[in-house]
Amino acid sequence: MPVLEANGLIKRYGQTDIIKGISLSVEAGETIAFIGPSGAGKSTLLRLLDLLELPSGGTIALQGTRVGRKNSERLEFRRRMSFVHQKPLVFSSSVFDNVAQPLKWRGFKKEDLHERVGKALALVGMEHYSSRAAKTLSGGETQRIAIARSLVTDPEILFLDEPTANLDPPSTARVEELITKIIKTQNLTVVMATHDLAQGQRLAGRIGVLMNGELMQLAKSDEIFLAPACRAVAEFIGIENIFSGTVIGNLEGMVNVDVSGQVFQTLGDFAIGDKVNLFVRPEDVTVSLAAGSTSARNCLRGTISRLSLINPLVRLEIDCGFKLMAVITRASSEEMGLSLGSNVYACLKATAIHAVRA
Ligand SMILES: Nc1ncnc2c1ncn2[C@@H]1O[C@H](COP(=O)(O)OP(=O)(O)OP(=O)(O)O)[C@@H](O)[C@H]1O
Repeated sequence: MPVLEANGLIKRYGQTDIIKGISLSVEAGETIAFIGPSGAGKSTLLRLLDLLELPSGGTIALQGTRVGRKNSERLEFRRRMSFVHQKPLVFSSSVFDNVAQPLKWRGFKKEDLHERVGKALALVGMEHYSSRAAKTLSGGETQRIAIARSLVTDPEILFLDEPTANLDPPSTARVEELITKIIKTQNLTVVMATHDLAQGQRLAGRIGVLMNGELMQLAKSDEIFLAPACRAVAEFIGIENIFSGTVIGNLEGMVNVDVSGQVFQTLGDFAIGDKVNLFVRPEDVTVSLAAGSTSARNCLRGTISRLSLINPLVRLEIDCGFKLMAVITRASSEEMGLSLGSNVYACLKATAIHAVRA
C-alpha cells in the first residue's frame, strides 16, 4: 500500500490554478524528488502533501486513510510527517532548544527530550553544538539543525523543500551526504523539491517533473534522463538536440522520420503520418572524418560551425543543414585535428534517438 497518495490535487490562489489536478502515489521507503522551473508549483505541492495547506480540490490519503478537511484531524496526520523549509525558521535559543521544540509542542516530558535531541543531533553530526545560539550557525549548519529538528519526532515521511538552495558547493555536498545517510539508515520516506536535476538523480529513486502546476512525468531518474516524455521535459532537462518531424515509414518498429528532408531512423511504435519529436543527447553523437566508420544507422555530413573546449571535453556545433550539438573528448578532437570549418560525419545509433509523439 502506498504511504502517501494524492488524487486530482488542485490548489487555486484567486482565479489561478497553481496545482492542476495532480495524482501520484509514494511507496514506503522511497525517495521522490520533484524538479521543475521556478514557480512550477514544487513548494506548493509539498505543502499540500504535508497537509500544511488545504487543497482546493482532490484528496490525500496517508497509509490508505483519506485525510479530511477538519483542522483537528489534519493535525493528527500532519504530526506523522516533517517538513524542512527552503529557509528554515531559527528560534532565538540554543541549538538544543531549537531541535527540542517539536517535542515540546507535542507535550513530551522534559526528561525525555535529552535522549531524543541527542540522537537527532548525533545523526546530523552536530552533537557538539547543543548549547550554541542557533542564530550564530552558518547556512549549512542551520540546514543540518533544521533536518535534526524534523527527525526528532520520528516522522514517517520527511519533506525537504530545496534543502541546498542557499548553500555553497561544499555545504551542499555535506547536506547531500547527510540526506543520503538519512535515506539509508532511517526507516522513512523522503519527498523533496529541487530545481537541480543532477541533485534529484543523486538522491532520489524517482523524479517527478513539474511544470506550470502539472506533473509532466513521474519516473525512475534514468528514465527521465534517457526518455523524457515530452518536448517541455526534454528542454527542461537540457537536451539540446530536439527535432520535429513526420513518420514516413515503419518496418517492424524501425521507424523513418523525415525532419525537413533529412531522414532519421529510430525505434518506436508510430504510424505513417504521425508527428513526432526526436531527442538526441550531444554525448550520443559520434563524430568521424570518414563515412561508414561506425555501424550507426544515421550518418549526417556536416561542417563544424562552433567548437568550444570544456576540459576534458569539446563541444561541437555541427551544421548539417540544421544545427546538431555533439560532445566528444578533447583527445579524439585533437586526434581528428578538428577545427572550425572541418567537414565531419555525425553518426547516431537508432537507439540514441528518443522519439515521442508531438
Ligand atoms: N499564497 C500564495 N498566494 C498566491 N500565489 C501563490 C501563493 N503561494 C505560491 N503562489 C504562486 O504559486 C506559484 C508556484 O509557487 P511555488 O513556490 O510552489 O513554486 P516553486 O516551483 O516551488 O518555485 P521556486 O523553485 O521558485 O521555489 C508561483 O507563481 C507563486 O507566486
